[in-house]
Order: sequence, then C-alpha cells, then structure tokens
Amino acid sequence: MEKAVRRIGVFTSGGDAPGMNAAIRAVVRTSLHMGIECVGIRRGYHGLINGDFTKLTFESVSDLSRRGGTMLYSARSEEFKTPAGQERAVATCKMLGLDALVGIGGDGTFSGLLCLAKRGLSVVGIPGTIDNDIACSSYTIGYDTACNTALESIDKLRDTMQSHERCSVVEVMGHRAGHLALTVGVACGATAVIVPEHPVDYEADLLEPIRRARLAGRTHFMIIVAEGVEGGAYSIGKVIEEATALDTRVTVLGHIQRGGSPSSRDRITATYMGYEAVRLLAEGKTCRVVALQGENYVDYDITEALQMTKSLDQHTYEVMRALTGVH
Ligand SMILES: Nc1ncnc2c1ncn2[C@@H]1O[C@H](COP(=O)(O)OP(=O)(O)OP(=O)(O)O)[C@@H](O)[C@H]1O
Ligand SMILES: O=P(O)(O)OC[C@H]1O[C@](O)(CO)[C@@H](O)[C@@H]1O
Ligand SMILES: [Mg+2]
Repeated sequence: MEKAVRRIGVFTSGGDAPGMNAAIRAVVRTSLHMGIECVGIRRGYHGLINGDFTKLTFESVSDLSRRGGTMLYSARSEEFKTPAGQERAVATCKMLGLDALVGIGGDGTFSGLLCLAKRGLSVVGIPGTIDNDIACSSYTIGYDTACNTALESIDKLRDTMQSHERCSVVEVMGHRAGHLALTVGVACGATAVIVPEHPVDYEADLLEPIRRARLAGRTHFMIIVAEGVEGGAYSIGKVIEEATALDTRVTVLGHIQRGGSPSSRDRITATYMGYEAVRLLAEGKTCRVVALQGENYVDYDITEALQMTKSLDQHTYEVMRALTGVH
C-alpha cells in the first residue's frame, strides 16, 4: 500500500536561479490541491539542520511567479555534508512531521537529497540552476532568464565598444560548464566563444576570427568566455592585447546573471516541474529528479541522474563555429 504523504517540506539550495519562486509556488499550490500540507525550509540544508522553517499557505505564495531570487533564501552548507549534519536534518524533518522533501537546486543539492533518501526520507529534486548543467534534463530553471540578462548587458557593451573601436571580452557564469557561454555567444553574434569543454587553440579559435572580422571591416569585437575556462576572461584578454594590440576591455558579468524577473519559459518550466514533483511524491515515489526531455516532463532515479554526463550541444557548437568562421 502507498504511504500517504501528509506534509511536504520544500527548500531551495545552491546558487539561486530566476524561476525558483515559481517552482515553490507550484509545489505549494499542487500540494494543497492534493490535500497535502506544505512547510518552507529556509536557507537550504543549513535551515534543515537548524529547524529554520515557515508555514506556506495558498496566500503566502501569491504573486510569486514573477519575482526573481527565492523567498525561501538559499545557502550552501558544509555541515550538511557530514553524517552529523545529515542526522540533524533528519531530526528536523521528524520534529516537523515531514513525510517528504522537495529540493530545488543543482547537482550538489541532489547529492544531498540522495543522502536523505538513504536515511529513509522521501525526496524529489527539481533542477534549478542558471548553469543548465544537470545531465538528465535538457533544461534547468533559470537558464533562459540568465541568457537574456547576459544578452542585454552584452548589447549595452557593444554600443560603447563600437564607439571606441575596442575588443570586449565578456565572462559569463556556468560553473564548470559552457552551456550559458555558448548560447549567449551564438545569440549575440560573438566574434569568438571560448568554453571549457574544448581546449582552446588561441590562433584558430580566437585570433584568426578577430583578424578575419577586422579584414571584413569590423572595428569592434565581442569575445564570450565561460567562467570555467582556465584563467577566465582576463587571461583571454591578455592574449588578445599582446597578439593584436587591440584596445581590450574585460567585463565579468557575475551575479547579475542570477537575478531578475524570470522569463516566460522559466516560469512555465518551474510551474510544471513543481507540479510534477508533488505528483511523484503523492504517488509514493521517492529519490527522483524531475527532468525535461524535449517537450516531455520525465523523472529519473537520483543516483542514475548523478551518474549521467552532459556534453555541450554539438549542433549549437557547430553553428557557433560556422558563424565565427572557425574550421
Ligand atoms: N556530495 C554531497 N553530499 C551531501 N550534500 C551535498 C553534497 N554536495 C553538495 N551538497 C549539499 O548541497 C548544497 C548545494 O550544493 P552546491 O553548492 O554544489 O550547489 P548546487 O545545488 O549544485 O547548485 P548550483 O551549482 O547551481 O549553485 C551544498 O552546500 C551541500 O550542503
Ligand atoms: O553564488 P556563488 O557562491 O558565488 O557561486 C557562483 C556559482 O554559482 C553559479 O552562479 C550557479 O551554479 C555558477 O554559475 C557560479 O560558478
Ligand atoms: Mg552545481
């Protein structure tokens, strides 16, 4: 017989991402619709360890979908990685009478959920990270908004780079992955895009595209670098200045990419994923990650999901090479 879920705890963890609030709202409203109570755990695993919670009602999540950040706050907790920290987290769940947990975050958050599943809790993860680096899902909440935010800033940079005939080197986030950099690079019409997944050949991937653009009449250049590239944007900027004598400026976009009102894609994906997470728990499932595959919402076992690897989208990479003239 299925174990009935009566009270779910929901939390956000790791780097925040636009759309996390919409996911919280969906978890709360779906739970209530199914006759399940919902408790918000604040500050991720840190809050779970310390019993930092807030009761969530239908009204408390009103007007939330359009808001950036996360109403439950987010945190990274070293203590939770220890057995003692995990025991305290389980004790909090018992004290609050939580049958199940929904964790919204990235791969680290899912590793944490797996530890709790092994300690007997029912858990489901929702991929929320601007990095889009969750292997089992073609999309993670926050990615689209982060791409748009980066693009908006890059468009502004272009204006001043054009006026001063400069070379702009822009570093975008992504942790160790280049998904964000590649998409942004293609969308902004970059002169070159440098990602950690491919070892950089300075001549072929960076300097030749700049020279070719100059020969074609261009006087300003836009180079997109993923933060995971060794040395980051500053080392790339140095290479360009030394080899070309172009007046070069480096901009690290940083945390601005994590903020802002979520795009329609992020609100909708977050809402469906929140709904799916509660549906899975209500059906008695546990240790699952909600994922998007094409147009379909599916779910994976967390252990399996964490073992999967995600490479850069090869087609997008080929398109980028074609458009920047790299052979
Ligand atoms: N191997 C692990 N075992 C137990 N808990 C973990 C593990 N890895 C991470 N966590 C917990 O999950 C939290 C969030 O992980 P992390 O900082 O890697 O962010 P994330 O969820 O991957 O999100 P993002 O990468 O988008 O910032 C950590 O602070 C820690 O408390
Ligand atoms: O907010 P923090 O702790 O500086 O973390 C930054 C990291 O988090 C992310 O924004 C999301 O994982 C990464 O792109 C970046 O490397
Ligand atoms: Mg991560």
